[in-house]
Amino acid sequence: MTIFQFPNDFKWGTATAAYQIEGAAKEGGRGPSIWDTFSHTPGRVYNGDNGDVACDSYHRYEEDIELMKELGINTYRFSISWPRIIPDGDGEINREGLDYYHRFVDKLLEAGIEPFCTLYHWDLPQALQDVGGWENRRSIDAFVKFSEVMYREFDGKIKYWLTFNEPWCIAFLSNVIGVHAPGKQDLQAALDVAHHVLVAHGKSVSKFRELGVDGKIGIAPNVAWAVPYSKSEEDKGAADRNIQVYSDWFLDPIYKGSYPKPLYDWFEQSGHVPPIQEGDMEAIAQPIDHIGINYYSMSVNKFNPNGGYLQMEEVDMGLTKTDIGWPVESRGLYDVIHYLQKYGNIDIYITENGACINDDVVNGKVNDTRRISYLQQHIAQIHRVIADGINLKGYMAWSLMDNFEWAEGYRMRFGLVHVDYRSLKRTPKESFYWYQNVVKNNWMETRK
Ligand SMILES: CCOCCOc1ccc(-c2cn(C[C@@H]3NC[C@@H](O)[C@H]3O)nn2)cc1
Repeated sequence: MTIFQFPNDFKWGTATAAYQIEGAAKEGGRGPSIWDTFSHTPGRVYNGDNGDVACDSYHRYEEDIELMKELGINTYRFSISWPRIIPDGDGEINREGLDYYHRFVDKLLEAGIEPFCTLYHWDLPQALQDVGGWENRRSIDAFVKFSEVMYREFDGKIKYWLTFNEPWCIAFLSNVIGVHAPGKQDLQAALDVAHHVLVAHGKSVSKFRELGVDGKIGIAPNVAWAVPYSKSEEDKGAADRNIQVYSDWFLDPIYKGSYPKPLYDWFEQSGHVPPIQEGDMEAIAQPIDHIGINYYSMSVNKFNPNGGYLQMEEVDMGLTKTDIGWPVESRGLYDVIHYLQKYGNIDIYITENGACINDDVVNGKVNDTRRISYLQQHIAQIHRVIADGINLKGYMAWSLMDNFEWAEGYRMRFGLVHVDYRSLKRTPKESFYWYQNVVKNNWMETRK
C-alpha cells in the first residue's frame, strides 16, 4: 500500500460554473447571455439541451452546500453570471443579482468553505455580443466595470479570484473550431478575442490592485499536453503548437509581456496577427498571484496540412478513454505543470480535473469506479509535483455535480454527485465517498 500525504494547508475542493448549474435563466433580473442564445439555436447543442433550468442551483444552492459540507471540502470554485450583475453588459447594475451571490457566499462562509470565484466562465451578456462581443474593444471596459462591481461588493468575503476561465476555449474553441458560443470559424476573430480578453484580464487585475482588495487574483488557462507522434520536425512542431496555443499564447503576454514568437509567426504566415494597440502589452503584463490549471487529458500529435488552424491531428494510440472520448493519461498533468515552471515557481491550483463517466443510478447507487481510478491516478501526479518542490496549492475536482456540459448538453456527466434532470434529485456517487475520504485524511492510499 502507498500513502500520499498532502501539506496541511492544501486546498481540497470542487468546481462548477454559473451557466452549467444555476438555471433560473430569466429570474432575478438576469439578462440573456451568449450561451442562452447559442443553446437555443437548433443544432448547436446535443438534443437541444440548454441552461434554462440546469441543476436549478439558483434555488437549490443551500442543498448543494450541504453536499459540500458532507464531502468535507474546504474550497469551492464557482463562477459569477455577468448577466445577473449587469444584464446588458455595461449598463445598470442589478441589485437582485448581487444579493443572490451575497446569500450564496455567506452560506459558503458559514459552512467554513473558502469561496474561489471565477468572474468569467463564458456567459458574456448577449447585448455585448450584439455589438461584436470580445471582438469589440468595448467588452474590455465592460468587463473591467463588471469586475470592479464584484471587487467592491465582495472584498472581505471572497479572497481567491480568477478573471477568466479557459481563454483558449473563449478564443479558439468558440471562434475557430466553432463548437462553443458564439460559434464562429474565423482565425482573425479568435486572435482578436484572445487579445481583448488578455487586455481585459490585465486591466481588471490593475483595478483589483488599485482598490486594494484583500485577496489574490489570477487566471485559469486550460492546458494541453502533447507529444509528437514521431521524431520528425514536422510532428514536433505540431505538438509544440498544440501546447503553446492553450498556455503560452496567454501566459507569455502575462508573464513576459509578449506573444510566443513561434506561434505568433505561425499565425502571421497566414496573414493573421493580434490587434495590438499602444499600451496593450503593458496593460496585460500585470503581476498575478496564482494560476488555475484545468487538465483533462493529453494527446499524441502528428503534422497534417489539412489539420485545421494548427495543421495538427491527434493520433488515437488506443489508450483507455472516458465517455466523452478523451484518453486517460495522467502523466500529462505532471509534465505540463513542470513545463509551466518556465514562468517561475508560481502558485498553482488545479482548478479543474475530472472524468466524464456516464454511469447511472442503479438501486440508489452510482458505482463509478472508473472515475475513482481516474481521480486516483491524477491526484498521485499532484503528489509527485508537490514532492518536486512545486507550489501546487490545491485541487478542485470537476465537478461537484453533473451539469450542462456545453455543446454536449446533459448527456456527458462529470459530477461526483449524480443529477436526475427530471426530478433534480442529487445522488452522491461512489467517487463522492472516495474523494470524501481523501479530503478527510488529507492523504490518499493506493493498494500497491
Ligand atoms: C470537432 C472538434 O471538437 C473539438 C472539441 O474541443 C473541445 C475541447 C475542449 C473541451 C473542454 C471541455 N471541458 C470541460 C469544461 N471545462 C470548463 C468547464 O466548464 C467544463 O465543463 N474542458 N475542455 C470541449 C471541446
